[in-house]
Amino acid sequence: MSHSWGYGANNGPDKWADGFPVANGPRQSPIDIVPGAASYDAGLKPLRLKYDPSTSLDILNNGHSFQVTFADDSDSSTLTEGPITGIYRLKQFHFHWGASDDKGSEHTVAGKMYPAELHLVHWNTKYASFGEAASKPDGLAVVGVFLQIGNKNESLQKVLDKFGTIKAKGKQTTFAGFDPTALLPGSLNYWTYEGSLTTPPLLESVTWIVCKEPISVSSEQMAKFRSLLFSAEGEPECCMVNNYRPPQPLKGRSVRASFQ
Ligand SMILES: COc1ccc(C[C@H]2SC(=S)NC2=O)c(OC)c1
Ligand SMILES: [Zn+2]
Repeated sequence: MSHSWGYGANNGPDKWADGFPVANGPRQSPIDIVPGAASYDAGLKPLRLKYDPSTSLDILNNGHSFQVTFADDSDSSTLTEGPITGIYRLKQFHFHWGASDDKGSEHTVAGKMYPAELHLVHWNTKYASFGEAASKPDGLAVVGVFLQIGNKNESLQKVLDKFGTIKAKGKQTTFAGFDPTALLPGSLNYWTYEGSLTTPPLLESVTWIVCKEPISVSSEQMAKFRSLLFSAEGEPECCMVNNYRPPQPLKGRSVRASFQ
């Protein structure tokens, strides 16, 4: 693909296979989660998320989403237990959202789309770095959390308050002392399956952990997400919306549930 990938008509998800053939691979994400077809696995442990706010570093508009990056040079912020073995370190979190409140999530639940989806990205410390882990079948674990329209989310607002300084692609600013635990739902019941990154390079290295319970976001807050730009300063302004990949074929994979 000569021009870089994106979410537009000419460089969007339907075109990604041109530059990234794995787009048609056997374990692509996201997927449609059908609760009735998920199998309850009593062997699945509760998620154990231990985040240290002092590891939060900065917030960046990367031209595809915005991400909050964490210091991952120690086991200060980790995911353990759940469906995984070993220790996975938090690297970053980011979101996907739509142009309107009726779409925006990547995973769907029995065909239902949520207005946005949070991804908390962790890497397996059995590997030396995030980059190395990203190329291994058990390298990454991403916790997905749906957002649904409701009350204003005060924890999320702390993130949205920084948007004025990262409106355009490439803009970055400090973001210290943020505890991502505040973005988790009350229940950590989850579905889990083997999948991939949901953007190029679409590496098939992700153990997906999708929380059943959504967190709230107000419609006004969703409008704030849509004030970001895909475009850099000096380029024609292009609103950052619909930065989601649609569900991909299950290809025989099973989805397990941590709850009955
Ligand atoms: C190794 O290179 C990459 C490339 C892209 C992303 C972000 C993608 S993957 C996902 S899940 N959601 C997204 O938007 C990465 O995330 C860890 C890592
Ligand atoms: Zn994502």
